[in-house]
Amino acid sequence: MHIVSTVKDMRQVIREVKVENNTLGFVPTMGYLHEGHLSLIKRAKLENDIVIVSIFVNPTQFGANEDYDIYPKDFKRDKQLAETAGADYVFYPTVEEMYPTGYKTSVDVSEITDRLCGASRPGHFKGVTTIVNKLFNIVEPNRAYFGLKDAQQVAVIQQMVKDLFMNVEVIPCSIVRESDGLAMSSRNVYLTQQDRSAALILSKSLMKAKKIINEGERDLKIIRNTIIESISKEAPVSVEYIEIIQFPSLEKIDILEGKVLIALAAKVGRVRLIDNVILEVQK
Ligand SMILES: Nc1ncnc2c1ncn2[C@@H]1O[C@H](COP(=O)(O)OP(=O)(O)OP(=O)(O)O)[C@@H](O)[C@H]1O
Ligand SMILES: CC(C)(CO)[C@@H](O)C(=O)[O-]
Ligand code: BAL
Repeated sequence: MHIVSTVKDMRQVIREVKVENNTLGFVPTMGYLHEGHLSLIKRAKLENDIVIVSIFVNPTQFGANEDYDIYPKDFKRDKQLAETAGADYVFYPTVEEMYPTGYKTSVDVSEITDRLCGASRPGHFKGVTTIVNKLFNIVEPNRAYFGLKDAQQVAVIQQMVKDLFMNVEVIPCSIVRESDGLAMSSRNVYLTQQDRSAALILSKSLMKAKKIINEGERDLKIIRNTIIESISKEAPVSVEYIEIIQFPSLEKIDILEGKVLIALAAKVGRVRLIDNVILEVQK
């Protein structure tokens, strides 16, 4: 596995691997890899000749009071994990490389970025779509793999790819969970032991909602309240949002039907976590 840190060198690699008509699978990450990331890399390896993983903590998607400065990092460990999972190249640029002095261009998807995480993290998705666009322009992948843990991110990137006629297939990948149900996240490392136990209520409440829907419940208020009630019993968890919406349009719904996303964000102690389930609901 090779580490590449400049745009120029990455482009040279892409030119070389494309000569032989290899297909390219791309997995963008912010590093501190876990089984969630590795599942994306493994899938990319199964479906493509060459797999490129990027590791870049993108400053423009963090708000001023967020955790950019303390975001967990362990490049040595990431390298080993990425290689074992099947990565051929890791693109590991500096902030200066991705945002050279004087850059002026951003990419912004409207409307669907105003809700859910976009409402609580203003400017977040503009940072995400800008960096993903830059990365796509450098790597020129055939397929790009994104986790459904960030379901809104998947919807936003699909919209960007469609609107800008980008020549890449976005592949949404299932959420990988710890054995007790907690969605894997690099930020789980911030949780104290007590908060780690409390955080379990997020996946548990989503599973409870899924269960009552499977048993026939269709009242959106009842479903939402079921989630809120179970979470509110669990200190120190405070809900930021719970949304039941259509996926991937992220449109509001009055009737529970079709592909439905139940997404939530919550603070567990000082750590902000997200989780969701996507259900296919018959009326
Ligand atoms: N548990 C998971 N299952 C599947 N994919 C995941 C999981 N966690 C992250 N991913 C995906 O990995 C890619 C890189 O995500 P990122 O590096 O931000 O990791 P993360 O664990 O989501 O970090 P954080 O939760 O701190 O934002 C994204 O497409 C994300 O959706
Ligand atoms: C897609 C991404 C790598 C862009 O920085 C990031 O938002 C993430 O890790 O999900
Ligand atoms: N996985 C989303 C990256 C972020 O929280 O900024």
